Amino acid sequence: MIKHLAIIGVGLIGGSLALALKKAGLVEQVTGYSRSQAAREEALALGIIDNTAESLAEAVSDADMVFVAVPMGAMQTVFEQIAPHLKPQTIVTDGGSAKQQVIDAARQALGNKFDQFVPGHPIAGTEKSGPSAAFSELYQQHRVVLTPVAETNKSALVRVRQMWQQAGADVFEMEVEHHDVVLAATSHLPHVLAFNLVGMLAQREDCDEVLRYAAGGFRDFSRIASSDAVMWRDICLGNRSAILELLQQYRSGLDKIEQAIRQDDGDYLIDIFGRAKRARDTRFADPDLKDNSEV
Ligand SMILES: NC(=O)c1ccc[n+]([C@@H]2O[C@H](COP(=O)([O-])OP(=O)(O)OC[C@H]3O[C@@H](n4cnc5c(N)ncnc54)[C@H](O)[C@@H]3O)[C@@H](O)[C@H]2O)c1
Ligand SMILES: O=C(O)C(=O)C[C@]1(C(=O)O)C=C[C@@H](O)C=C1
Repeated sequence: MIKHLAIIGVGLIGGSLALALKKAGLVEQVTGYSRSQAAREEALALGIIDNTAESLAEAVSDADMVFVAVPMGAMQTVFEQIAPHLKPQTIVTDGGSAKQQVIDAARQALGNKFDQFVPGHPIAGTEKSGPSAAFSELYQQHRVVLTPVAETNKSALVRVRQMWQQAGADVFEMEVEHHDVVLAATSHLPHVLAFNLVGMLAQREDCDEVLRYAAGGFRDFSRIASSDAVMWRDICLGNRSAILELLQQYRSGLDKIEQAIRQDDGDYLIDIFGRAKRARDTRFADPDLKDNSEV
């Protein structure tokens, strides 16, 4: 049971955690703070939070647990501003999509309270954002990865693990660097590709005519290009080395496909496409992976 939870950034991720814990009856009071007053008021009106705070200091000063769910580029400022106002035992955790940058920011900003910080990442979401996008079932049967470091207080880690389990998630622990490499492959690179494709088509003069004939394939591939631009800018800049490495690999694969098409090399295409199909068909038949599909 959490007595007083503070959500900093009451959008999809922060709002959904608040709703899940409220629904399970596992939190007594939820205070919310977002930079925009409109978001704070909307979160209150939707019953996501019980009260709004007018400042970060006010939001955290009585909290037992603080969940920071703002775009990654805003995390350091938030940590700096909450640090002086945290009670000694207050646990701070986050939902940022890449972990090393957030950990570095927390280490610098939280100072001697850094041991009470538990880095986390719910591997669940949608392309929508803001309080109205939040829903209580978002984390049901989805993975949450915690990436504790040497300094992380063990009982804080246990409390954060329990909180996510109570929200319906399966909780795993991972090394920070491994997390950032893995998520660059399965989440960050696909978003970059979708943004690039949709952005490219949107620039065409005949864009409307082209999109008139788009069907399921395009819809599946492009859904995530509706995601928030600020959030994805911050992820790309915050996990730059892993993403750059993958972009290089991807570009080299694309070059080979281009060359095969140019040279009429159907065997190469069959080989590449067949291998990808077999991998996807077999891996997605794995119930473990199915559990992680979209709600
Ligand atoms: N959207 C996803 O699918 C997803 C999944 C997992 C993790 N995440 C991570 O969770 C975090 C939040 O993402 P989201 O999808 O909930 O975004 P969101 O846009 O729905 O919500 C973010 C909230 O933060 C507030 N905010 C922005 N800057 C702020 C600042 N400087 N100070 C205080 N509040 C500020 C906004 O007003 C908004 O209410 C990000 O770090 C993102 O990387 C997102
Ligand atoms: O399903 C989506 O729309 C998402 O973008 C969710 C998604 C992803 O799977 O890539 C996005 C960012 C995260 O940090 C975790 C999950």
